[in-house]
Amino acid sequence: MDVPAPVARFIEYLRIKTVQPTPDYAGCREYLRGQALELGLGFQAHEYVAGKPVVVLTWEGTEPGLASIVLNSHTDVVPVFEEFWTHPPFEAARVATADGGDYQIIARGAQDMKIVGHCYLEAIRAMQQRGERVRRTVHAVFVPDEEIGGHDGMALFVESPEFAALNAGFALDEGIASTGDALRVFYGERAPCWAKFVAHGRTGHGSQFIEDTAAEKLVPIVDRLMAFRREQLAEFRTPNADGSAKALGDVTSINLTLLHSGVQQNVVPESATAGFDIRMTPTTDYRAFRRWLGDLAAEHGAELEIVQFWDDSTTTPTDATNPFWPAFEAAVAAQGIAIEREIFPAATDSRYLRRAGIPALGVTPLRNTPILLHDHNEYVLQSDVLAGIEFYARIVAAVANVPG
Ligand SMILES: CSCC[C@H](NC=O)C(=O)O
Ligand SMILES: [Zn+2]
Ligand SMILES: [Zn+2]
Repeated sequence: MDVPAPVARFIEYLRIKTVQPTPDYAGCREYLRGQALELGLGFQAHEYVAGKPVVVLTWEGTEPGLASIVLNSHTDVVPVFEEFWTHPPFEAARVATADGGDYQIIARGAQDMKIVGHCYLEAIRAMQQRGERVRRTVHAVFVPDEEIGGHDGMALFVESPEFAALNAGFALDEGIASTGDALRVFYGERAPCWAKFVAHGRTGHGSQFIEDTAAEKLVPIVDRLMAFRREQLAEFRTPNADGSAKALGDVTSINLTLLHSGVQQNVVPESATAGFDIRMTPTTDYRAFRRWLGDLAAEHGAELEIVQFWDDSTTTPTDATNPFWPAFEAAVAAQGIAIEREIFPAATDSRYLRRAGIPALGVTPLRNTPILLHDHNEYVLQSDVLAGIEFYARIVAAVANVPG
C-alpha cells in the first residue's frame, strides 16, 4: 500500500537525527524551511546559542492584531540503547500491525514529540486545503534542547524581542500518551529540584573504626530523604476523597539517582556524593523545601549543591477566566473525547511559557497507547498520526477563532 503523504513527511522528519547530545539541528531547520515554503508560511530561525536554532513558522490570521496562538514543540530527542530496538531508531520503519489493519511507525521521537510538531504543520496544511482561515495568527514554534532542560532553547526565546513580537496569547505544547480512552491535558507541571549532597571526612585503613567519615555524614541524609520518599509514595497510593486515584503530579516524587564514593575496598573514602531527582508538586512551598534541604546538609556536615531548581508554580486556568479554555474544551468534546486534567509529572518547555504569562496546555493526541517516551521501540500508529492531524485542525480552528 502507498504511504499516505502526511505519513511519508512524518517519516522524513523522524529520520533527521536530532538526538542528544549532538542533534542535527541544521538538518532539522532545513527540513522545516522546506515545509514553510511548501505551505506558504513565514519562516524565522533564531540562534540564541550558536548551532541551536529556534524555528518559527507563521500562518497569518485574518485579524493579525489579536494575540496569537503558539503551537510549540521541541525538535531534540533523547539517546537510544540501539541494541534493544527491533528496528533502527532513526530509520522510522513502517511495519504492519499483527492484525494487518494499521502500521507502526517505529522511531525515537515518534511520541516525544515529533508526532506533535508534525501534526501541527499537517493540520495547517489540511486547513489550507479546505480553504479555511482563522482569525488569530498561528505560530508553529520548534525549539532545541528541551530534553536537557531548555536552557539554550525556550528559556532564552521567551526572553527575546522576537518572542515578544509574536504577541502570544495561548500555547499548546507536549503531553504524554494515555493508556486509557481519555485525553490527558496538562495545565501545570511539577517543579524539578536536582539536589546533590557532598560529604567529606577522615580516611584511613578499612579495618579500623575511623570516625567522622564521609559516609557517616551522608547516610543519615539519604535515610531522611528516603523516609520522605516513603511518605510521598504512601500519599500517592492513598485515593482522593472522591475515591479516584491520585496522579503522579499530585505528590512530590524523589529518587536517589547518583551515588559516588570509594577508591578501593580497604580504603575509607575521603568523599561521598548522593544526588536526588526531586519533582515538587505545585502546592509545595518551594523556598521552604529548599531551606529544608540546606538545613539537612548543614545538620550532618555535608554540602548541598543545587543543580536545577524551578521555583515558579504558575498553572494555566482551566475555566472561563481563560477564554481559550472553553474553546479548547468544546473542540475536544465535539470529537467525542473525554479530558483528564493533570499536573505534568516531569518538566517541559511549557514552564517557561507559563512563567512568562502565556497560558499553556500540554497535550499529546495519543490515547489507548502504551507510554513509550524515552523507552526502547518508541512508536506511534499510522492511524494515530492521521487522526492527530484532524485533531489539531479542529483545536486550532477553535482556539485561533476565539474573538478578541
Ligand atoms: C529539569 S530540566 C530536565 C527536563 C526534562 N524534560 C523531559 O524529560 C525532565 O527531566 O523533566
Ligand atoms: Zn518531550
Ligand atoms: Zn522527553
